[in-house]
Amino acid sequence: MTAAIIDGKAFAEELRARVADAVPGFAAAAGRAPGLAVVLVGEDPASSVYVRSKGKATTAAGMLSLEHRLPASATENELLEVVRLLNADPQVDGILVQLPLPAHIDEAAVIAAIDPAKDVDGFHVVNAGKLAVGDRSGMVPCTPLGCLMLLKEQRGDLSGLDAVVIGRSNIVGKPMAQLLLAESCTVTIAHSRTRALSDVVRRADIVVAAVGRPEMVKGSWLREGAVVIDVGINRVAGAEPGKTRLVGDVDFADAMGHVGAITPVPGGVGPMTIAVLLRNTLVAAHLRQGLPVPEGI
Ligand SMILES: Nc1nc2c(c(=O)[nH]1)N[C@@H](CN(C=O)c1ccc(C(=O)N[C@@H](CCC(=O)O)C(=O)O)cc1)CN2
Repeated sequence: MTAAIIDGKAFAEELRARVADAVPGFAAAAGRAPGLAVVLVGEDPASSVYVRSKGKATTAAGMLSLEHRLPASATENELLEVVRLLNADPQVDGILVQLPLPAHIDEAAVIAAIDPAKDVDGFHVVNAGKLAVGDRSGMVPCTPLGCLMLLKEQRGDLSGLDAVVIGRSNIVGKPMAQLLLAESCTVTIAHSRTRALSDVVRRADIVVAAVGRPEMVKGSWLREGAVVIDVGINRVAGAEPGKTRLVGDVDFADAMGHVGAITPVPGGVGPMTIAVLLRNTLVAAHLRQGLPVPEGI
């Protein structure tokens, strides 16, 4: 069996185009463009790249992009003060604090300080709680929502399918499981303490791997025809000395002979994260203005 490769990059481009198409309608009704503020603390190279990409994508969609950069030495209170100012700024619809934060800052306290209506990451407990109780009015985390979009595009109705999510983070694993449950999948969350992990994974029609361990999931772990969504973005040594390459949590070449469809790394889930962020910002802007959210985004 040769697997279909799920083209997240192409799907993300389409979603970004749909969001951009809806921006002028919002601007005409609200008298302003939707606004997204991204806050970066420190100079982590990967985070700096993601923040720059978010800014460019926001501007390209016709939205207002605001960037706040604080030094790695910034205190928690200094960051909280920035969040307070952004909460009060009427031109800001979405606030995103880039993670991870330096170790001396309490991530949970910072997320808790963001106005839930502007929490386009969907990490605030109000939004996490809404997702858990099936209240669709909240913001949904970008990466899991992007994974769900790719899954539905590939498989259509997911009802009754067995899904295994490997990883239990608040950012990906838990919200992913909630989204799959809402689609009436039978959901298992596997993690570092799960016994006989390969046997658990082999039962699944859908596998979402979000553990951050390079190529951990092998082809023999996967059921014939399964749909595999690889959230891992791991930088490993390349073939040439001094060079690196990106791999996922799934051994892609090995999996290809077993599964029905799989996302590549790069070019799978990653681009969806930023596309969904734009979508969430547009949704937040409509809700804050009391406007109906456009169909199809
Ligand atoms: N506040 C948040 N922080 C972080 C999030 C998040 O959703 N909210 N997610 C990640 C990082 N991230 C966005 O912030 C992100 C990761 C990866 C990609 C992406 O497009 N990856 C490419 C490869 C890029 C490369 O070459 O390095 C791909 O997979 O094709 C976009 C966004 C952690 N922090």
